[in-house]
Amino acid sequence: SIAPEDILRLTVRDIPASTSYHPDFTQFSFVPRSIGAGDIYVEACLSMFKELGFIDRYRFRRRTLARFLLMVQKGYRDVPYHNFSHAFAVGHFCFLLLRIPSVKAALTDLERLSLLVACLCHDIDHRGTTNAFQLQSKTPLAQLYSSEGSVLERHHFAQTVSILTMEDCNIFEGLTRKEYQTVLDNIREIILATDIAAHLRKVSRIKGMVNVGFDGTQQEHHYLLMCLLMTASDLSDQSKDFNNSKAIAGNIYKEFFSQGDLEKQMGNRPIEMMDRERACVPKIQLEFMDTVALPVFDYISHLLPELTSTYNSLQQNRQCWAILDSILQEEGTSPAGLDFLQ
Ligand SMILES: COc1ccc(Cl)c(-c2nnc3c(C)nc4ccc(C(=O)NCC(C)C)cc4n23)c1
Ligand SMILES: [Mg+2]
Ligand SMILES: [Zn+2]
Repeated sequence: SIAPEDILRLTVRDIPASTSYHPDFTQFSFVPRSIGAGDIYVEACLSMFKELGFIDRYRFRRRTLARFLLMVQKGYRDVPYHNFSHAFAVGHFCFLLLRIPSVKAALTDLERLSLLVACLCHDIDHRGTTNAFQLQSKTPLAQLYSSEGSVLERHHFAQTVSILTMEDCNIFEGLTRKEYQTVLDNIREIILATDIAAHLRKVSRIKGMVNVGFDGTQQEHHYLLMCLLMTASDLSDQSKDFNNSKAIAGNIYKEFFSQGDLEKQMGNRPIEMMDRERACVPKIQLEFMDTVALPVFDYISHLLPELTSTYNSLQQNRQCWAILDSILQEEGTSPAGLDFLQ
């Protein structure tokens, strides 16, 4: 196994052969899924906490941090997209954001720590179905949280808290009571912000902050920036090379179409996006990129010029989807099916 400190120096020679990727772990174009599988993720996470200075700053015991990370990894299910490799990819992107000097200047150490932990935990115990599905099918989670909305996200936070209460897994044991309360409040807000519906309700406030420029004296700006960095990390797969982004989208549609199949079996009619007979994947991707992903990376690259390259690769990927869409139109082939995604 690779020593945690050596993870950051992983180069193309050491990483198992995989599809196109950037050889350097510390670059935005690095494909986190190329790192392999199994407990190398935990070692990579340990080296991220180390590199960000959190282990020393908050006196984490390595054994406790390792146990926490293993319980987080175990907390994810084996679903096509919302599994631990998604959480790791999100955490890796967040790690790269937190190293940017202007982010270090903008956020407190406690906010940066909250972001990294929230990223790794933000989809714990995801079932591969949407919030709408929880409500329609009256799942146990809906019974628990339907009155407040963001059903899945409240569950992801609840699971995070329960891991912290497990034997020798409380990484925040060295924090003061006030710090502990602050970190838990931050993590809760950040995980709740990963509900796309919640994000879309906040976009105008984020746009306002970008227009006037980040003001570190405003608590609201700290909150909006943490939410924006979280959402960008959650969508960061789409900022990689198109082959990788296309393959990831394929996993998302495996979840969507399985949910559609389930809804049909339950006698409900799925929305077009979930229906493998009706969905036109490139069209859905174009709409998602235009309405959600591109604006997020547009705002973040206005605040952080270092992110311009990721915004540009998102635009390139959008063009690729547009080409795929026109090919499907011309051929007039039945739009359903994911074969062209392989
Ligand atoms: C930030 O939280 C989430 C939660 C769940 C998912 Cl799957 C995603 C997500 N991450 N990458 C993607 C890609 C590449 N395509 C997507 C296409 C559609 C949708 C979708 O939910 N459309 C409904 C509409 C109300 C926006 C989400 C997509 N998505 C993000
Ligand atoms: Mg989520
Ligand atoms: Zn996610």
